Amino acid sequence: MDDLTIDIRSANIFQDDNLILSDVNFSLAKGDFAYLIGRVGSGKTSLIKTITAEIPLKDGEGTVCGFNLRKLKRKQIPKLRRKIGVVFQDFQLLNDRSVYNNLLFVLKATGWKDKQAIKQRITEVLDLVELKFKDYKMPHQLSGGEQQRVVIARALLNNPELILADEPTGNLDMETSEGIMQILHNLSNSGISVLMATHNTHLIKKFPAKTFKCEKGKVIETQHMTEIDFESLMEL
Ligand SMILES: Nc1ncnc2c1ncn2[C@@H]1O[C@H](COP(=O)(O)OP(=O)(O)OP(=O)(O)O)[C@@H](O)[C@H]1O
Repeated sequence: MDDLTIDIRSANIFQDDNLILSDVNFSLAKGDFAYLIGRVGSGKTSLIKTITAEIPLKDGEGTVCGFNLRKLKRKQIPKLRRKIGVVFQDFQLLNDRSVYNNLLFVLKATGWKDKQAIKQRITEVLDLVELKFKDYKMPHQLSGGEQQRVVIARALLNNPELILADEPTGNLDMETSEGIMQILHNLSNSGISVLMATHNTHLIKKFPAKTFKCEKGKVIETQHMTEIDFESLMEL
């Protein structure tokens, strides 16, 4: 279906030859926000790497942003990845250049040439994360939350259909984390699908959404928050 950003059916997911997740059925519609939870080592990263085609899909069917994972050619992988914005726990900004130049670097690397268009896009994405007036700052002059917002802005540069966020609030205090969550939810309301791997039960409770849990080699969709075993998550 066209309105599914991710559609994985009957997939077996391997790391090398080890079966990590079996019979995975997982879909995310345009504009959906979903959590991916599960204990350490339960397979969250393996699922995310399957979505980005870092792990090839060998068994089952999978479509991500219109690309068939089973038929993906090597040269199509960068095209798929351009439709996916990634936001990870450690901010991964280039520390030797300003916010503006961090974003400029990505645009140039992805083929943007028109100076006016570049300037406009950088202003737009910084506006979305409410950092328009800090474009001249160096990363170390920003708070952790502001740095993460720059990372989100960077992920948005090429108009992704999907944001993959792996513990995006991992290094942040609760109030700052809630600000990041608000931004991610706003993005999903604007039509971008967001999949967020997290161990943060407070945020899941505060911002309830569709939740997938990796457990015992399976991915289970949890419809109601009460179904999630918060206790076992807290043991991590
Ligand atoms: N390159 C690899 N080769 C073989 N096994 C691997 C490889 N990478 C990960 N694994 C194994 O796959 C399983 C799932 O790992 P994965 O990283 O997907 O878990 P996770 O849920 O993302 O964990 P975390 O919460 O720590 O990020 C683990 O048992 C891990 O040891």
